[in-house]
Amino acid sequence: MSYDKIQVPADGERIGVRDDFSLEVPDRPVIPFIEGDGIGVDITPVMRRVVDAAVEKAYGGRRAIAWMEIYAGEKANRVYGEGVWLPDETLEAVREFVVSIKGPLTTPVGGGIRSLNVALRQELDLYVCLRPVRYFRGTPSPLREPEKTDMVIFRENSEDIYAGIEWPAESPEARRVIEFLRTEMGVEKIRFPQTSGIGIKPVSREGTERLVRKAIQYAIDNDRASVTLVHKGNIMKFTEGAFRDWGYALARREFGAEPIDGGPWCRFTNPRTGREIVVKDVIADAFLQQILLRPEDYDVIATLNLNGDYISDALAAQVGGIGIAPGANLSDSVAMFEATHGTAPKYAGQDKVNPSSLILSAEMMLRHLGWTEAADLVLRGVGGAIAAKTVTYDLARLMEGATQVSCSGFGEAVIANM
Ligand SMILES: NC(=O)C1=CN([C@@H]2O[C@H](COP(=O)(O)OP(=O)(O)OC[C@H]3O[C@@H](n4cnc5c(N)ncnc54)[C@H](OP(=O)(O)O)[C@@H]3O)[C@@H](O)[C@H]2O)C=CC1
Ligand SMILES: O=C(O)CCC(=O)C(=O)O
Ligand SMILES: [Mg+2]
Repeated sequence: MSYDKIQVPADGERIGVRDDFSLEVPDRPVIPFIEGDGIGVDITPVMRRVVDAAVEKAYGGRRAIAWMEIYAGEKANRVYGEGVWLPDETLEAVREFVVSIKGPLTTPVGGGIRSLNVALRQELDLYVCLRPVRYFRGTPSPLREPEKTDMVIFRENSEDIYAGIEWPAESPEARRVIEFLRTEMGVEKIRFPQTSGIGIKPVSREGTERLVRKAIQYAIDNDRASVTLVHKGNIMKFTEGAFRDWGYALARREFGAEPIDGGPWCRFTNPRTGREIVVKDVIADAFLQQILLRPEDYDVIATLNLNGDYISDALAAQVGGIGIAPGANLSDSVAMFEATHGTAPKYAGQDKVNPSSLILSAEMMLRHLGWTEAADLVLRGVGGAIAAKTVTYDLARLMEGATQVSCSGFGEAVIANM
């Protein structure tokens, strides 16, 4: 594929994907990156410096990343012209080069463009949003025992109310849908039909099954004790309730799970370790209090798109905040890593915010490539900097005796602690 504005590094090679979806990673893989809006300009260069330092230290020049900038959001408008937010060649590059990383992208509230982040996930069918939540020793937390929070969120990334199927109040489209619901479907409970906006929440069996399958497989591969389906199925019976029922059915059918005390909770033996994995469920509002009161009861979490969005930030707060919350968007072959947080516009360009969320997303990326030595160095660097209390403003304001450093200064501290 030839690109217009994207410069493919001449000294890099494309990552290959085998038939079983495992990766063939050359020693100099091309990794596309989107700088991101807002604080993207601060955190993305720091992430790259940290990754390059870890790879250099781990492999002494035998391996290196060939970074390739691709564009989305405000920068795409500057590079491709006004009104171009997500160029086709950006999507093509993410597909062609298989593994990429992105900074946050702005989504206006109420009107304007729809989320580019959601568009990337949908266009590339990156159906898993994987967000591990772990505690780094010394990080300030509102909990007394933050080390008990150790969960891995599998958030469905392609459907739900997050799919963006909605029409504004009083538009001809909303009127038409409301009219259809009232006359053809016998719906009488739209309280203010003249002034209601309408949103549609699709949740499918296929979408649920592929997400829950990945979550259970992760629990098997990583020797985790439970998978919890988090839903609001008491109220939204045929979307969130169906998510729970399809999830349990899959656990029984594909993993041989047997009901516990008549169900619906069930369990099976991990074929790799011989240990038991429990598949259970909890209603989303109760879950949000349980994670504060009894976080040790939860391990792998499988949930719908909107619940997963809320849960990601809530759990991040328990271990230090969204400044240190990493993530990945995954299909069977393509992986795009990104921070959990957004563009934090009030801090943009100030070299102030915490780059850890993106650095730890890059750590997940290195592990995904099989470059575990470099990934371990990144973890050691981040852990060491935090343990030494050399931290950015967000952690410094909650810590006794911290040395507050800039975004780039924290990157240097990570490198020094590798
Ligand atoms: N995947 C993506 O690209 C995402 C994009 N967004 C978009 O980002 C924009 C802004 O969203 P908003 O709701 O303000 O949420 P943000 O996540 O951007 O920021 C909210 C607050 O979180 C804290 N925070 C965020 N990032 C960091 C960091 N790296 N280091 C330290 N603290 C941090 C700051 O808290 P404090 O003020 O206390 O210092 C900040 O004010 C919106 O357009 C939204 O749609 C949002 C989420 C994800
Ligand atoms: O797309 C956005 O602007 C917000 C997305 C978000 O909050 C998330 O994915 O966690
Ligand atoms: Mg979010």
